[in-house]
Amino acid sequence: ETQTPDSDSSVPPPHVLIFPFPIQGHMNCMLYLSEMLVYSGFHITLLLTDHNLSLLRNNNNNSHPSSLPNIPRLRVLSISDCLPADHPRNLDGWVELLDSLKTNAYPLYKSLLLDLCKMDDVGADGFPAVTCVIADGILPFMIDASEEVGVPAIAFRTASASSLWIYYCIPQLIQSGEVPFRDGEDWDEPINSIPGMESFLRRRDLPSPCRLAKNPEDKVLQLLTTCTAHSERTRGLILNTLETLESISLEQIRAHMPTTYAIGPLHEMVRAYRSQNNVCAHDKSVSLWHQDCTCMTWLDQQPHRSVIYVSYGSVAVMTRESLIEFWIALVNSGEHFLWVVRSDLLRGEEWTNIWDSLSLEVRKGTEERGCIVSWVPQVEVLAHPAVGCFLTHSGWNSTLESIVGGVPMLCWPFAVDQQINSRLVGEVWRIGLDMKDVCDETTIEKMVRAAMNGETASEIRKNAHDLAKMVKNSVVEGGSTFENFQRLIEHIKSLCK
Ligand SMILES: O=c1ccn([C@@H]2O[C@H](COP(=O)(O)OP(=O)(O)O[C@H]3OC[C@@H](O)[C@H](O)[C@H]3O)[C@@H](O)[C@H]2O)c(=O)[nH]1
Repeated sequence: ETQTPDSDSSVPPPHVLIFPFPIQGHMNCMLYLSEMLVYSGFHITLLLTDHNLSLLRNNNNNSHPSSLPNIPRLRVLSISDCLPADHPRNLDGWVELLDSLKTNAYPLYKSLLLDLCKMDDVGADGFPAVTCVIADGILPFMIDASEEVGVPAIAFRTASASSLWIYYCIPQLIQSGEVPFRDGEDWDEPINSIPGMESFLRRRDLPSPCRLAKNPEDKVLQLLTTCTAHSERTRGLILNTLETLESISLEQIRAHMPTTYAIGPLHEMVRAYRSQNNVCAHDKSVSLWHQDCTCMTWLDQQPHRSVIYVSYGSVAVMTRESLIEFWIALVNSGEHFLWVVRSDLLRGEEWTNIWDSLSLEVRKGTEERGCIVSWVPQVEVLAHPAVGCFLTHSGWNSTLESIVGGVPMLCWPFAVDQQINSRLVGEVWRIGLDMKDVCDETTIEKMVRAAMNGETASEIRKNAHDLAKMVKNSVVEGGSTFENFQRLIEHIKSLCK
């Protein structure tokens, strides 16, 4: 393992505490950041919740005896999120999770950080005192707590820069009367009050909190407005994106938050570092579900670019009716499909209950062409040559992972930033088709066919391939992401002096 010791050896390398909002999409990219900071000689404490730590321990995706990511100078600590074990830690329960962290877990965090930053000497586990915090930007109270105990704190927003810029402009959207929506308004109307997005942004492309708010005081709308404005007051802002992919939004954001570091796609920067430095890729996951790798054997048996991979991320929740529309459409498309159906995807029931209600044709088609599993190693799946398209909910990590894999997308966004992400894919980068707000099997079937075969499919596949090449060049020496990351390292060191 190679590392770059600091030129000024008198100053010990920083020890950064990293605190993601405790859901998969946020944990993954912040673990990748942790790993890259370790390779720059830092000590890292990754702070999870007791609930997620026990899930990690039970799903044994990592061969390391602790079942935790096996990365030197990285340790995992945890605090309680103060919610019952059966609380839905998905789109049905994330606001309560945030509230509980803000009220109940806050004092636990503050006293833990006080212990970790007040150490005089190196602890028994070889970890020195914490000298900096990188916390999820949707946890502004944890950033304030860090500064209150004297530890400089940087914000990390895990979603796209474009969604962040829209959240930052919510006061303008309200002032211009574009939000909240009024009944009967045309959702295809262009939005005019977001600088830089006038040419492609429609009402329906706004993040779901803007679409769903009934009044300007809406809780989630205000929550996102507040935490985004708060990021302006932090020691810096980290985004898992890259200059060329979201240049317009980054330019707008930097006018208000000049210390912004675009260091994505982090998973690709880690992959490039590991392959250049012969670092083993296994046992470094924080996957909350057991990854069913039998799907890789199934993919090996499928022809090139013949499979549509379907996943709705880690927190989406759907109705029985919507799931059945997708099921029938996938079978009627005649394509082979690898489908991730999480155990908690359906509200209040097991998806397996649906099987008996399906027609004989759909059941037969599923047995012949389908592979349904509860969770997969998604980055590996998207790199598999049998995968021809990704039917995705347009979560930001999935979008970046598909871009790096060069896999065109068919987008069906659910919530939060996903609506703007799918618009970027379909209208700006043209590496996929945007199927938002559609949920009938006939249209889904037609769009699956269009995304897999024919002229449109070739066009989006070519664009996806070209974009993948450009993105991969950004994470190695000379690339914008690589250079930004070096600047971030120096910034953190300057904060820890
Ligand atoms: O079977 C699977 C499915 C998904 N995954 C991983 O789970 C992660 C899902 O993250 P996404 O960002 O795509 O979506 P999530 O919905 O889970 O995330 C959430 O936080 C980030 C925001 O951008 C999303 O909009 C929000 O919903 C990805 O890194 C993906 O590789 C698996 O490892 N296996």
